[in-house]
Amino acid sequence: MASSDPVHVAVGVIENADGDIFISKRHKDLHQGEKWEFPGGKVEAGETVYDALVRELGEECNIEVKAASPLTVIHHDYNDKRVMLDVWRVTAFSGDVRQCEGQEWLWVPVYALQAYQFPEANQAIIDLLEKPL
Ligand SMILES: Nc1nc2c([nH]c(=O)n2[C@@H]2O[C@H](COP(=O)(O)OP(=O)(O)OP(=O)(O)O)[C@@H](O)[C@H]2O)c(=O)[nH]1
Ligand SMILES: [Mg+2]
Repeated sequence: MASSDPVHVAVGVIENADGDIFISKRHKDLHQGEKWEFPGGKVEAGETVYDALVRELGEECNIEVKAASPLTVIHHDYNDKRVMLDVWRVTAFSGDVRQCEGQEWLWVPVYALQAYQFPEANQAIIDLLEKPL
């Protein structure tokens, strides 16, 4: 892939009734392995970002997204890879959230997110979540 083509990624911020956020730990063999992440994955050819969000959150955390609103878009260069994170806040879903792919997972209050190690690009997401709405 040309260095000018960032990987487009749909990322979901899922909140439970207590206001805690769902995070899971990336497999050690993956890019940015062993860091915590918000669920999501690459937007495939012919898919909208919203389609990708619904598909990835279905596959990774067992929910059917019913509604979501765009939170932010983050461009980041990891040197070995450039990403464009399209971050959405999931506002309605059905199903019980859990991690379906064997990754460690947790619900974390927003104020505690800083204590977990995320990929560098995620700092901007955490900063936004910490701001009052
Ligand atoms: N899902 C997810 N990916 C993130 C986050 N932050 C971040 O930099 N990324 C980067 O976005 C890229 C794509 O994510 P991914 O590995 O989940 O993609 P995917 O589910 O389609 O996996 P695969 O195609 O490798 O099986 C990775 O390079 C990853 O490091 C995040 O919070 N969540
Ligand atoms: Mg993924």
